[in-house]
Amino acid sequence: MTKQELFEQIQLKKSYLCVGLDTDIQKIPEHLLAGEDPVFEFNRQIIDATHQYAVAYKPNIAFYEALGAKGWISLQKTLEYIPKECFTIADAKRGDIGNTSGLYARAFFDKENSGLDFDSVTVAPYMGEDSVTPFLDFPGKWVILLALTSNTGSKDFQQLVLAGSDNKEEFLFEKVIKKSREWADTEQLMYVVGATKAESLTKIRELAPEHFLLVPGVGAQGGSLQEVSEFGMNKHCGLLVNSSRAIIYASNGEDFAQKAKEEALKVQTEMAQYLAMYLK
Ligand SMILES: O=C(O)c1cc(=O)[nH]c(=O)n1[C@@H]1O[C@H](COP(=O)(O)O)[C@@H](O)[C@H]1O
Repeated sequence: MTKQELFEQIQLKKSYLCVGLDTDIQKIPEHLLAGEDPVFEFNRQIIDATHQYAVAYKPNIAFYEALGAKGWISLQKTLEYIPKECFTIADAKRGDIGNTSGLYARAFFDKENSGLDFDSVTVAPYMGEDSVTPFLDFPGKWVILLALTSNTGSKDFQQLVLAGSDNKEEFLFEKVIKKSREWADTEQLMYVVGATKAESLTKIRELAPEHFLLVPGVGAQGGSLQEVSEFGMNKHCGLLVNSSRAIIYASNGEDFAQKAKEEALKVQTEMAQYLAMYLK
């Protein structure tokens, strides 16, 4: 999916919501557990209930890998079920020496061999350029590079202060953005910025004015959708805001899909207001 196509979906649905499919077998409503594939059945009902209000879905791969071979089957069925107009993110946080990254890229992008055809994958920048570029060899596919993450541990490395090339101090995450901008254009590269770090968005927009940002951390982690939208939105919206637990586990009863729908609608309604206010 191109940047323009993604923006068109955002305008059409008045939403930049990404629903996180962090589907934990231990949290799935009990009445689904007797079925043949409870993880897929849960996702199917969540997707049916929320796709009017969401422009993207992000299965977090850990939740599927943890179930072994049957988890990968649930993942594949889920990916195939997501409506084609929705942007799909394999949240796998991969990255390794070049040839290994190439195999990770094939795992998520090369449908003929792996069965999976995601639009994008999250990648950790720690190993540098040659660990990231193999994902960019797939035309039309996106890398979503971790920049400033939502967790407290982001201070351990990402917020270390470096002496910048022009003798100005900069955070490591700023260096990551500056350097990686050279590897791909805004049609193939997005950055992860945690919603809990909204105060850094103005600075990040100076470094990456045109890029889309994947922003997890609203809902269960308490980030402010209003602040993210005010400081992060650009003229193509430029934001995909993820919420996982607050939507998919809004109820753990038989009404789970209905409750997920209500939560997604709430977020979308707020987003429609912010699009009217902050789209520049
Ligand atoms: O890359 C991510 O998606 C991610 C980056 C980050 O900085 N923080 C973060 O929470 N995430 C992911 O976003 C999702 C957040 O889930 P909730 O807190 O339940 O909305 C999880 O799948 C996390 O792995």
